Amino acid sequence: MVAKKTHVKVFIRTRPTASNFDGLKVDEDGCSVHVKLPKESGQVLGPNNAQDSYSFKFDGVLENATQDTMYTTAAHEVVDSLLAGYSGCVLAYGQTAAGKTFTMAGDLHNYVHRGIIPRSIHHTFQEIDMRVDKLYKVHVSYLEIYNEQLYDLLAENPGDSNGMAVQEDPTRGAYVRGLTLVEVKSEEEALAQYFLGEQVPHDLLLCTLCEHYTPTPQGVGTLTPFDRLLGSWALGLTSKLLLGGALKPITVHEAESSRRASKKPDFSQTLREAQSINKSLSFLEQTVTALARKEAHVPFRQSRLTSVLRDALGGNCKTVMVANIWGEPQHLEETLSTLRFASRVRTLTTELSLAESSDPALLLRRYERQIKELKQELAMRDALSGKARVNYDDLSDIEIREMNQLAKDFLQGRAEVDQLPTESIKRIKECYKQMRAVYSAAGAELQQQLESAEASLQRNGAQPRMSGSVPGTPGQNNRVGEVAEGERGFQVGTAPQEARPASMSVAGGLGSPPRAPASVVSKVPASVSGTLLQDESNSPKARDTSPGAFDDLAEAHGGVDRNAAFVHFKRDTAQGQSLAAAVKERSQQHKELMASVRDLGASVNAAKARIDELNATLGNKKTETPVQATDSEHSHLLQDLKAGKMHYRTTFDNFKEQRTTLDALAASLAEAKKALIVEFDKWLATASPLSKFTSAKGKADEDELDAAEAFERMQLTALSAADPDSAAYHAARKHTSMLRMSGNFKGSKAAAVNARRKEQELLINAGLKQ
Ligand SMILES: Nc1ncnc2c1ncn2[C@@H]1O[C@H](COP(=O)(O)OP(=O)(O)OP(=O)(O)O)[C@@H](O)[C@H]1O
Repeated sequence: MVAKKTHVKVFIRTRPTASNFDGLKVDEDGCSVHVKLPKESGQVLGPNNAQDSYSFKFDGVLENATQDTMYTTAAHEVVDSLLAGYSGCVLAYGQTAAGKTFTMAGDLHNYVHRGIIPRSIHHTFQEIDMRVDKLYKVHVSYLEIYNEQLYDLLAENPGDSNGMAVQEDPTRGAYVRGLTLVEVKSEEEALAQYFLGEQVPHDLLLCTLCEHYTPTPQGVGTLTPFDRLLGSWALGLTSKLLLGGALKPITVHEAESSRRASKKPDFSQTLREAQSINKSLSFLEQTVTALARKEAHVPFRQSRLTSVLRDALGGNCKTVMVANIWGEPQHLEETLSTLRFASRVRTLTTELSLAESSDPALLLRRYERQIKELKQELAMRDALSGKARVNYDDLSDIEIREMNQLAKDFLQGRAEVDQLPTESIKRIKECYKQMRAVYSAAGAELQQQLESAEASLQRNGAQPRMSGSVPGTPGQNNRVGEVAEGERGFQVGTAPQEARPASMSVAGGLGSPPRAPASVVSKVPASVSGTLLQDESNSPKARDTSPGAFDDLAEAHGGVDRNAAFVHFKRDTAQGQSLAAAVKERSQQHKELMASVRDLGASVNAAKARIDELNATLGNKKTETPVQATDSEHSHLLQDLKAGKMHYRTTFDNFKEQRTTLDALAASLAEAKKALIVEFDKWLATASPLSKFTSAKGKADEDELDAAEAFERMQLTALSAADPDSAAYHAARKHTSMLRMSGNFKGSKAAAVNARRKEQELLINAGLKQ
């Protein structure tokens, strides 16, 4: 893939001002800014104390620009690139109050004045909705960097930064390990996540991770809803968009004025904050300077901010910086320093190439195709050039081992395409074979992990395994319950995949049909079988109804309102009550039967142990020393053995039968859960009960609203009606405002982050942390 060099674009945005200050001029071309220091100022700003005027050129200078113009000029093409598969970054930089927050977030109470972040989210989903050739999966994460600490604003416990670290990956670039990624399916969901963190005023990065899926040959032309079709769509690219704000240099002079303005007695805290921000910003400046001078060592790792921005400043990323200035005489020092920094940033270049996915399956497919093409090309070249001596010999063991290592290195990004063999078809084929081997080994490892997860499920009540039974391996037919005469024993192995209930099936989990035979189904209580057992694997609504997935299903895509509505459906509607009761009843039956099967399994094992013991005593086992016995003892032992085998058979048959009933019951439980969710979805969609529910709840809450909040909500509703495009925005605002009213917002996000910050301040003060 050829990388395209591109320079970082820098736009200057001036905060509107009433003063007639003429020290700052913008050329008519809309790209150049001139700063002239007032003679009488006595300010010594030039590097040699003599210069009193400066000129800078940028990609654009926006004066009195609307938010719409700002977005179209600076960010629109970055979002377009994101959807074409290129990673991007939009950053705001500037002195205090110059307009960074206004540019990135905007005035969130006023839809017209929303900033780049909400506009990017709208643009992303608008585009996604219009594309028919591709499917996209979008995740967001929200990171705050404050005092050189990382804060995950979307984590369960947002104050906890433990375990997070900035890492580099040859394919993914720089990323934060441990940062929560929330999948969002709509503009409203994405905005709601953003609004949750909106109150935190420091270095912020909202990351949108966009996975691009393209159709495999079977998938072409069969575009239907994403979730059901993912099987025939392949992940092709994973591009990301970083949207960052609040990169501001604070001078000590500024910190002092802010202290005076806020009348805070604790100046040391303000100063420390300023120093920390300055430290992080000076690392950013050092990094930018090193990059601009093309120095061999670029100190990306000096600070968290520069580590996170590594790709944006010099990697595979389309980067735009908006430098905000405030053109008033008293801010001239800061304005000049911002313009200097911004023009240095403008000299940076990044290398843009498609953000390819590291999915090994995709790499395999791609290289399979390339090898085929190479083979054809080689054959043609051989024929045209009359080339005779191509080595078609089999590869030696050592060469095969080397090829395996190369395949591993290649798939892990440690080897380049150029290192793959091209000299003979045999070597190319071997390379492909080794890639498949590496991939299968990775798959087997995954399978093993799944099995151990399954084993832990079984420990909670699924069938026991007797000693000597063969543990289940994929594709192997374990002989459940077979009387293995030749081996002197009976198998109580792992049930083969197709005999397991839908809820335990790994591969066929999605909507797998219940597998109990008809004869067994008839033993299941009448309420358990019937319509709920029909095969819905091809139904559009077929979903994962495994016990673990059940709760997730209830909570998926809906946040608090949906969950609350689900509780309401189960508790207060006749249909919900009856479906929930069916689930409860089957769950209870399943639990009881599970206990009984477990006891029976123990009896089977005991019977088997007794048979082994008698066989050993009779000398039937070659490995054990026979015990000397008299004829009568011998005949008693034989009788015991016969009785033991009969007992085993009876117990085992019983076990097998109950096991099958349990399977059918598990399937039926899964179906009951599915029915509950499906009916809940219908209830939610058709009668709009959520809105009723929300408004009912809202009504109760409204009594507690203060007048300002009530007014805000009223305004939001009116504005949504006026501009349909703004509906998602207003819905997300409403959602956040409801969370705030319920107290959840304060309790979970902002308070946790603040508590964590305070804790770290104390550690820093006590000298326990840097
Ligand atoms: N282009 C603009 N048009 C209208 N108002 C603006 C503009 N830029 C900034 N403002 C206003 O100026 C004030 C300060 O802006 P903002 O909070 O965005 O600055 P900031 O750079 O983020 O400050 P800080 O570094 O303190 O967070 C806000 O009231 C904002 O609404």
